[in-house]
Amino acid sequence: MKILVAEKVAKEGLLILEKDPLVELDVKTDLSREELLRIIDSYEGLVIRSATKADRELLEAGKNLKVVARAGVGLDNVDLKAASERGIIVCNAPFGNINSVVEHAMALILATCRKLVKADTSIKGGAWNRSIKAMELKGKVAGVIGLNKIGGGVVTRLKAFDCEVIGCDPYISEKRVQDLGIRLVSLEELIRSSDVITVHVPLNDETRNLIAAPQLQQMKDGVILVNTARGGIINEQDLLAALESGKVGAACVDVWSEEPPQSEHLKKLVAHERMLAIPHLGASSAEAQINVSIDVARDIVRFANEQPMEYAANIPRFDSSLMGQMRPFLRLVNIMADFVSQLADSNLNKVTFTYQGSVAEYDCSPITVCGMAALLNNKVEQDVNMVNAALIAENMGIAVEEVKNPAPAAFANTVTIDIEGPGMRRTIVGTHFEGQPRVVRLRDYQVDFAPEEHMLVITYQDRPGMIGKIGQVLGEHDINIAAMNLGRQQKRGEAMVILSLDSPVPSNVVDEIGSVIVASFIKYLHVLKARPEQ
Ligand SMILES: NC(=O)c1ccc[n+]([C@@H]2O[C@H](COP(=O)([O-])OP(=O)(O)OC[C@H]3O[C@@H](n4cnc5c(N)ncnc54)[C@H](O)[C@@H]3O)[C@@H](O)[C@H]2O)c1
Ligand SMILES: O=C(O)[C@H](O)COP(=O)(O)O
Repeated sequence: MKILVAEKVAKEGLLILEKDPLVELDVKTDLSREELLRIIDSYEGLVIRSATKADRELLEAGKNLKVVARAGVGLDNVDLKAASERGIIVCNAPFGNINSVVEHAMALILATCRKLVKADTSIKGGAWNRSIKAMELKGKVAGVIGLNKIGGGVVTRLKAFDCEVIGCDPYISEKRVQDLGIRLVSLEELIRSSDVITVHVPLNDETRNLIAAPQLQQMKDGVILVNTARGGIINEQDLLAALESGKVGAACVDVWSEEPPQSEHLKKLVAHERMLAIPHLGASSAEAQINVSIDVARDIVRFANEQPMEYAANIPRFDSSLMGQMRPFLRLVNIMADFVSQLADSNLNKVTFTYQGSVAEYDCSPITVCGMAALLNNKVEQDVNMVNAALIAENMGIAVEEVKNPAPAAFANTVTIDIEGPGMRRTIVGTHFEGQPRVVRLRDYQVDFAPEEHMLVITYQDRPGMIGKIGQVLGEHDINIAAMNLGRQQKRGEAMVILSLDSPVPSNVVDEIGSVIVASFIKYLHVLKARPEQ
């Protein structure tokens, strides 16, 4: 797998990639956009930080791209929708640089309160200015917007400075707020009451311009504003006006809507005397860079080795503590979907995944998506995987339903796939037996077989001698039967035989068997997913 590292990441991660025999690594960190667009189609993996725009244009140019890894938190420079449509997995390193940004935010809050940069510039300019007045945090109100990873860390540190910390986050749990031990307030109240405001939300349509002229107007006179989240959450033009009017006492910005800042108003904002301007350095600690580089490298190695990834952002995935327990169901549903989709010749209208038993107590959506990917792979030209399966099903107008019933049944856990099309319905039920996938019902027949790569499914009118005839035709063509399962509902009624074979069955042999036993249905299935795992 060819991987292009297009931005500077720590060598610790590169070493992990270099060591993996399946990975071929190219580190080219000085490419222009045009050069990147020109060469990207020869890579299956791309590693970036925040400077590279992995937008639709780049993802479309990357015809062979399978994974984009962002060595950091923010995914706002990656077009997730475009990636998902193309089946490209996007992963990031959501934890590795958190502590670095928390400490950075604290450093910037304190430096701004203490006017440290002004003091430093002044003494370096030859002055001895002891009239520079700082503001203490003690006894002040500090407002934190966004209370998860970075915001939560900042809250904990701020509390040590004896200020009243208030927070605003419409999506955080009560438990989290209790654990943080702060008062949760509305954005309006936070804006009106805080002496210092620090922003820790993602940039999206809801948070763009979260703080603009109307909010700035509501703030206390002389308020201190710090943004280490993303440029654009605080409207930069309005911030400049509020600094110029004196409404905002001081501001510190680490992240910009344009990086590096080029436009006139941004240059003015950077240059403002009460602005502490930083060139996006929140994650730039040695420790954070090692962490994120290792995190994305390990995920790429997992991907290359067909292991579930830890930090894929556009694949539904299990809680990591459940991975061991749930992984066998991924294999089971993969095999079942591969099997049953080959029994359906018409278009699909609806697919229902039913989970029975203790498996239904957990989030089964990754199993459903995995099953849909296996089903659709037998139906469409495009390569379908867990990233694009839901989108492709939606585009094809296939309704996907998930039903969960934790009540125990005959088997500890079963997965049922029902597929419906015009005048067609197929049902398969599977379970695990001693860790091995087994099919226990097909249509309305109780069966019991372990799916194999080469299989024949035949229905015919039950009468003596039929099995012998099937065996004879296969024998004449040197096709060995590995296992046989027979199902019927009544003597001399319709019977179903499922054969596992050691080799493929050519279509002329299928036709010959069909005519010898006057089969009402016969189909050879090549169940690729049932190949033994390497
Ligand atoms: N400066 C840097 O170098 C640097 C490094 C890493 C992350 N970041 C940025 O820091 C920010 C926070 O990162 P994180 O990892 O803590 O994110 P996170 O996803 O862990 O937390 C974000 C929090 O914001 C909350 N939120 C969302 N919309 C909100 C709204 N309208 N009002 C209030 N709260 C809202 C969410 O509920 C969540 O709790 C992101 O913008 C990220 O890109 C910057
Ligand atoms: O989202 C992040 O992780 C930070 O903004 C860091 O970005 P960087 O990797 O470009 O420093």
